[in-house]
Amino acid sequence: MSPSITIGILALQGAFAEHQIRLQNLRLKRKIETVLVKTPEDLQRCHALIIPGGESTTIALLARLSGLLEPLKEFIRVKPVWGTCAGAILLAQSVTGAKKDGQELLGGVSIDIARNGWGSQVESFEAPLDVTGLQDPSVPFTGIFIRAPVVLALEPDAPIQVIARLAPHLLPEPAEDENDPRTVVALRQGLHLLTTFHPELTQDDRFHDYFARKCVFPTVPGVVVG
Ligand SMILES: NC(=O)CC[C@H](N)C(=O)O
Repeated sequence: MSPSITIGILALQGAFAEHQIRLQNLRLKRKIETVLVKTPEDLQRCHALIIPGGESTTIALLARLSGLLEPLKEFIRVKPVWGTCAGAILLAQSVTGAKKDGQELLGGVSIDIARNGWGSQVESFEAPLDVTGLQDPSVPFTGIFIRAPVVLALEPDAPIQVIARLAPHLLPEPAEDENDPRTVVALRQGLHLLTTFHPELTQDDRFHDYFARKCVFPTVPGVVVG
């Protein structure tokens, strides 16, 4: 049997425990171990990483204080990483509207994003999403959006695959064009996955299954893909 795969969850602040539960629920042909990452030594054990939702400024500050900022940037250059909500902000290459020196980013995904882009009157909402590549694609995935970021632009030449969009009329300022970047709520770029909502809060493991099978398994030799 091929050796197990270790998926880390950055556990400095936010919804890391829920991601761990979802990963532990997966039934795949390859054994997955999970690590709550708090130090550079924890990170070194991982084949892949999830950066959870929470408060992106706090996570970045705690990463700096834990000596994780540079190791995380290096990890993202070579290994699969999935950012959810605050984690998606940290994976973005730029944040519009951030105070100068107010937001440290890890980068890795070629998008511009806005924090809390739904406005304070829309703190959170749920929406059914059709997601390309999930198991049972005819069953919508319930996206839970909590003070979620909004994608403002995708770098034109970047190898980005949009895998889920919101209906244009659900945007705070409705879009006329269904390709408006603000409708993008889940995407892949190379090894990386980014979701502006919280799949770990839905009792549905399909996004974690997607990350493991499509982003992580192909990078670790000896894997039996289920
Ligand atoms: N649910 C979340 O992760 C919210 C993200 C938060 N608004 C931020 O800017 O970091």
